[in-house]
Amino acid sequence: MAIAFLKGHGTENDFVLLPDPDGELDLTAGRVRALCDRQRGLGADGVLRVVRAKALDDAPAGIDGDAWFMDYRNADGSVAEMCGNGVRVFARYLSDAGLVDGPEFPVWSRAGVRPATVHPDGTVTVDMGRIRVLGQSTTTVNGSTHTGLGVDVGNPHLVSVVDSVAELDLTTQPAFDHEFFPRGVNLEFIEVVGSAEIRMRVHERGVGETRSCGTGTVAAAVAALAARRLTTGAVTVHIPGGTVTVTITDDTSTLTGPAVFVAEGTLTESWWDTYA
Ligand SMILES: N[C@@H](CCC[C@H](N)C(=O)O)C(=O)O
Repeated sequence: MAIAFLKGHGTENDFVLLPDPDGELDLTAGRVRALCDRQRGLGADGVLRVVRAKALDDAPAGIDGDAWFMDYRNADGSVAEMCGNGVRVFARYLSDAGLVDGPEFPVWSRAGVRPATVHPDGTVTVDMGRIRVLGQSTTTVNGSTHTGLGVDVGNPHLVSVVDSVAELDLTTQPAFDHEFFPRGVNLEFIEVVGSAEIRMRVHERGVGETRSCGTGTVAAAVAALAARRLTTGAVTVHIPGGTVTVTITDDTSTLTGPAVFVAEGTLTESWWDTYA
């Protein structure tokens, strides 16, 4: 069986996308790790499997069987609820491949439905849903402990404000409170550069430091606004891989940014079989 793939990224948070509408692929954790490996595989921060809801064993209750579901996996093979950069790339794929009618359509994830709009220039806006503030917790990086704001964007985040993001060494896992975040956490560090503008770096759960994290930018915007005693507003977020814009309202949040395809091809069967 020829296994098709595309390689893409959203602000350099990169993904292998596997079109699998009927759920035929046996996407084991080992295969995800191999696909994401930058030496023995294609290399990526995560895998996006494009599958119809009716082909899933664990489809969310009440979902239309024909709905498109983003089955997201981290580079370490773990499953995550949501991916903000991934959902833009996923939406752009559905649109470019003619699998949806028109530029506005729903994408499902384990965190629920995320309505997407693909713009004529190829950028994508996603309604990221209502954000839940979890309270304060701490993280320790390079021997310094920071108190941050826990934010649930469908997946868990802890956002800490620091003087300079350039100084951080995120090559190893920063410490965090496992009782507060029993399922692990994505750790964002932000530096305020303007009244509605921040710089961010991130250490992602299940990946390590990445050049961007879309759900992380939404969490970061919430924390930046909270630091100004605001609960709503628009924030421009600069990450090492580019720039996105986030708006937070009383009811929901939106994320706008690029979605780029780099390559498409097929995996060799012998390679796929090696990692069963
Ligand atoms: N890169 C993603 C987030 C991917 C999931 C995350 N590592 C987790 O485990 O929650 C994004 O763009 O949001």
